Amino acid sequence: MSLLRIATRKSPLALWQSEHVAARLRAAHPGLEVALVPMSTRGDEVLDRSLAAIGGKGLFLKELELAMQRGEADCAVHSLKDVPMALEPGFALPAILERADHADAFVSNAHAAPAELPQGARVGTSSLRRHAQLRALRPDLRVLDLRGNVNTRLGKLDAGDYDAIVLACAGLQRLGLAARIRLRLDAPAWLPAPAQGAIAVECRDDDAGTRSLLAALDHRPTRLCVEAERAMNRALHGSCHVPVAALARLRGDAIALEGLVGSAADGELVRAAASAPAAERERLGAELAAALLEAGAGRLLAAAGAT
Ligand SMILES: NCc1[nH]cc(CCC(=O)O)c1CC(=O)O
Repeated sequence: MSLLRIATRKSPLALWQSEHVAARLRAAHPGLEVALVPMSTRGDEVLDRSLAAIGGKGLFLKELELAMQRGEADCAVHSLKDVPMALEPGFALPAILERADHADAFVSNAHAAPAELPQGARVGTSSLRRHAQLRALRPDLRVLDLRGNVNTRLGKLDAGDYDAIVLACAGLQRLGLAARIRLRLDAPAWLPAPAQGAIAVECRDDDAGTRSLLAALDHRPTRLCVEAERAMNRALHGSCHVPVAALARLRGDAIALEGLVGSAADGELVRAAASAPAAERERLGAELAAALLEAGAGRLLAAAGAT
């Protein structure tokens, strides 16, 4: 009997996602033993500081990648939206699992929707993308920084620090907190982060055995969509620090891709949409990025410090 070790962060969401992948692997490969290797990452240790200031979300991956390089783990589970557009050389993502809910969630104890918030209400998020879309909907809102894992964020809402917060539906649903969702913020009015709701499993490029075990979990329709979204983001020099949103949907053999770039400063949004055969998803993503730049996104990205 062989053993597969999954390096994982220790947040409740990361542990849920790693347990989920472990269960899927055991089901796909009877007789395979799967164990979690929980680790602290620098990204977790500095959650109270600006991630942009200390090197970005890649920090969440780094320690897990080092563990794989040292031979202490075989693979690592990530929320794909937190995975940098350019993967570290020597690593691969052989499994992208079927996407869960891609939408954002409006969560509030007193208010059912953004439109029902009082003038000047305090809304918590630390995402520039959510900030820009909130300001576009309601320029009067006061958007305040909100960090920490999902339970910490809900705790701050419940403590009265905010009138409402916005976070991912998928994270809430995975933690059994779907009842907290007052409204799904969804396309076409509201777009998620590229690859939001999709879980990816990373391993060493040269580890053929692990790659083939992981490949059994790959969901082709999800992969086609998130690759289009990430191609758009990559062409915009996207990272998590720029207000970029994208959503691709498969319609038969074609992908319909919607994208936007926003300004957290004034809520200006630039939008574009296009379709292409799924086989041309990389080109579709690049072309949508070009269309967004053509429509004025470059100025918004430069203002957000992306270039
Ligand atoms: N930014 C952190 C993060 N990374 C992935 C998720 C949710 C799960 C997912 O999108 O797959 C979250 C929480 C959130 O944005 O509210």
